[in-house]
Amino acid sequence: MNAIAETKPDTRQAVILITDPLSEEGLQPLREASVAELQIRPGLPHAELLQAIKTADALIVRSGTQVTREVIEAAENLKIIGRAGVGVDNIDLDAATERGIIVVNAPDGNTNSAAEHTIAMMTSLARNIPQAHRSLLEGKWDRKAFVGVELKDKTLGVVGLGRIGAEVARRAKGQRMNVIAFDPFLTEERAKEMGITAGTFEEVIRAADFITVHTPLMKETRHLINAEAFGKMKDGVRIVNCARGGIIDEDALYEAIEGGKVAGAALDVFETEPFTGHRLLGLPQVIATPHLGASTIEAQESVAIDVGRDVIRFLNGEPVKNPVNLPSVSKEVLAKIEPFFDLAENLGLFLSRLSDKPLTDVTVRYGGDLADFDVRPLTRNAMKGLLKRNLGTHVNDVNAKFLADSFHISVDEHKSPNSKGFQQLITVEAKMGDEFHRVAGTLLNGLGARIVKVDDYVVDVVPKGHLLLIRHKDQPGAIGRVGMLLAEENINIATMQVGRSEAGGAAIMMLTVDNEVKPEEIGRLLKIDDIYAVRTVDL
Ligand SMILES: NC(=O)c1ccc[n+]([C@@H]2O[C@H](COP(=O)([O-])OP(=O)(O)OC[C@H]3O[C@@H](n4cnc5c(N)ncnc54)[C@H](O)[C@@H]3O)[C@@H](O)[C@H]2O)c1
Ligand SMILES: O=C(O)[C@H](O)COP(=O)(O)O
Repeated sequence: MNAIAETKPDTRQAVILITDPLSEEGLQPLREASVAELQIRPGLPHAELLQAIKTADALIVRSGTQVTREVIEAAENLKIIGRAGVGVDNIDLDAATERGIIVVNAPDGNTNSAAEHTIAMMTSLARNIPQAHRSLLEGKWDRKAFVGVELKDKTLGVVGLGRIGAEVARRAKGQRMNVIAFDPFLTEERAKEMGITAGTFEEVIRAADFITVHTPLMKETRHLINAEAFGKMKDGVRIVNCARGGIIDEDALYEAIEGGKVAGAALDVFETEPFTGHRLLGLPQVIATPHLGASTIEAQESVAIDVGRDVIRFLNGEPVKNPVNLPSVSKEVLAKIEPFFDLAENLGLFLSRLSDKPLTDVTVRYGGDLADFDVRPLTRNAMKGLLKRNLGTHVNDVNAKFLADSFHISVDEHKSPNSKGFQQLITVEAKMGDEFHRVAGTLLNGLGARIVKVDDYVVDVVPKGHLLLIRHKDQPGAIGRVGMLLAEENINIATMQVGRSEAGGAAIMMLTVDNEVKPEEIGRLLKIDDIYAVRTVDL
């Protein structure tokens, strides 16, 4: 079950607010799914956005809408933000995560269009096409002023070899350019496979005749191309930015062009958009487009469909495909670990009931088959269960890690092939004040989930319904006295397990009962001789 969707609070029809222009064809899946009322309001002024967001369950944007903390905090029902495109720098991800709002994007749909636009900009820059066009429209036939340079045999430096950077590199090879690239994830092998050279950032910017950037805009990449970087480049270098404004320091670029270091720049994106009236646009060496990299019929249809489908999945309680603020795992891994989502959450919830002392350290251990997979989503589910006791339903997969961090709870994950005879085993351990507790569980073939260990006691309990855990002295009579008292209170026992500690002396009873056990009934149980502790868990 998609745990985030569980928090859907009411039965009114969900509302999807769309505040940037989306392709009409791309909206079709959303219209056909009829999962929500669509409110299509592109270009909503800020004050109206703050009003409209109040009732929205989902918000879909492109790069135009600034989804700030103020917007997110004005939302009362918002559970998902969809970005019909790649860059999420217009969305305050921290604010969304803190609120448990999942952010999804459409990372593949506009790759091709952005790569084609980059090549078009680089070619136009090399051959002065926009300037020559403008001159012709002004009635001039000037062939001397627009002599360009060839791309062939020039070196293209690609900074950021992700989806778009890699497509640009492939196309540049088709122009018979030499390509050198820097990306923290670029290996020598991959570079070799692509027929390009891998270099450090400095090697790339020193070697290149043309430099194109394709990183996201983050604090690490803001002004990556600055005055110092320009200083290291070849004289006459040409710069292309079809990624994000802010990766290049615009003032430094202006100075580098004016000073003759940079021969020209092709810009599709800017530090502040809309970008009009800026001094860079007054330079004859600069050509520019108004953030058109993804503006093709094909890309717009594709990103709207992709993000729309993820919003539909989410509203239907299914896992999303392209989460930005959640660890995303492959379809294959998801298929293996998804059956354990509820078990992990229930183990966390159960464990949280074993002590009232503050939780400080959590370790989630994965044994057997599970050790082969990326289990971060399971760890988040376990954390969600652990935190729910005190934080209630506003804890979900998205904010579980943030909340753990903000309460200084350390969370560790361990994997081992050893699963104590089970095919898979999840053990959640926690330090709670001066106490240490653990609960382990598994999925039994065809029989569903089982809790198989509580602290040092071996048990076999279905994690469902009203559970009662009683710690008592290991001696005759305790079980009978508990049974009698529950009968007096008209509490029917559905299942009962007893276990004794390996050290001896202490024992536990794990009961499943038909109705919730009230605090006064717990009080009466505690008055029975030799009962040390009574804990209830409702799963
Ligand atoms: N102009 C447009 O309309 C348009 C269209 C689509 C995407 N974009 C932008 O293009 C950029 C790239 O998109 P993508 O889909 O290729 O993303 P991607 O996530 O596939 O690739 C980004 C790459 O940048 C690398 N990277 C991160 N930090 C780096 C650093 N400091 N130095 C070098 N490399 C670094 C990452 O390792 C990754 O490989 C994004 O900023 C996106 O918003 C713009
Ligand atoms: O990051 C992106 O996907 C591009 O910048 C496209 O932005 P847009 O959706 O506003 O065209």
